[in-house]
Amino acid sequence: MPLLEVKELRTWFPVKKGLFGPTRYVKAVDGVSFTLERGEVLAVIGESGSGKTTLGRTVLRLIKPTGGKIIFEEKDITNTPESQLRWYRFSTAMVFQDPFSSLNPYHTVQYILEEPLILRGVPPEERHELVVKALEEVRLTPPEDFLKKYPHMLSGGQRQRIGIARALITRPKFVVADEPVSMLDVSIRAEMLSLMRSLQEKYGITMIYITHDIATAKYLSDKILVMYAGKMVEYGPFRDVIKEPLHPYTQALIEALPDPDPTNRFRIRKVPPGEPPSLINPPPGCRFHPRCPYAIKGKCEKEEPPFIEAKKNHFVACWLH
Ligand SMILES: Nc1ncnc2c1ncn2[C@@H]1O[C@H](COP(=O)(O)OP(=O)(O)OP(=O)(O)O)[C@@H](O)[C@H]1O
Repeated sequence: MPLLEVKELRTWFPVKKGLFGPTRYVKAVDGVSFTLERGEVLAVIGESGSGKTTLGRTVLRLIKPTGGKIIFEEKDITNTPESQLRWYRFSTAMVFQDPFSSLNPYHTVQYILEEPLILRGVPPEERHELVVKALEEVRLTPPEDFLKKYPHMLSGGQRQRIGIARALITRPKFVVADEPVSMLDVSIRAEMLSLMRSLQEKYGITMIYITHDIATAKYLSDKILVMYAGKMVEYGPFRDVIKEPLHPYTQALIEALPDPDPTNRFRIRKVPPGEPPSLINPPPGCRFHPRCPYAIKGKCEKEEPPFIEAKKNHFVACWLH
């Protein structure tokens, strides 16, 4: 049995034009499905505004879904009222993008790490030991040097280590990490992702890793889900998708990776750059068709491609397949 099953999930935000205007919807997540076994990591990839954060927050039930299903440990939590979600809150955690604003500036590192334990009723004598261990695990040593510090006394990388330690200190079963390295210096990103991978493996944590940068996903992913304008366009085992991307959008994301060979940097990209479409009024048919170099006239702009299993466990929504 998978730990998490997400079926046809939809999160639409109502927006009103004027006081008496009609209500329209920003379809931030529009029919996303995946499953996660215990200990698996799913990378969710897509450009800014494709709905990744909304997907992560909806799965954590920080946002109420508009439709679809979220099943965690065989329990349907799609519409469970907040008063009955305590156990789910205690089973899950989030690592945020911005280590500068996600930690309370008025609290010491010790309190920042202790707080989730206090909320769970862990007795004081156990808390100190857990905090020290958490600091050691994220390689902030010796821990005594950090306990009394405030976030502004730490570097960006150190703060994000605190963010990771805080998320993991309660041993959650499921974690959503939303762009956890995108605000950090490029030189420390790989190290931070490797640290997350080693802790994730050590504790068998199931994880969603959200990123716009497919290159960073290799450190931390078993599966990959590519989103475009609220829709999933490709989903499958990480290696298979990277080796043989089936959707022109995934191909474009992989092509856009910085290439260490300078002669390749000037290669003409297969996909012309462009803006992701409006999520209030997305293009009909395939949402990617206005940017797609392979769009089939009379087809792609009219009919939405179904999501099909093109190869074993490797799914795509594209009329080319
Ligand atoms: N509370 C809200 N009300 C209305 N629209 C929203 C709300 N939250 C998000 N959106 C819209 O939903 C769309 C998807 O946003 P989301 O943050 O999920 O995308 P993203 O892929 O995570 O992008 P980024 O990488 O920039 O965070 C955007 O158009 C955004 O403006």
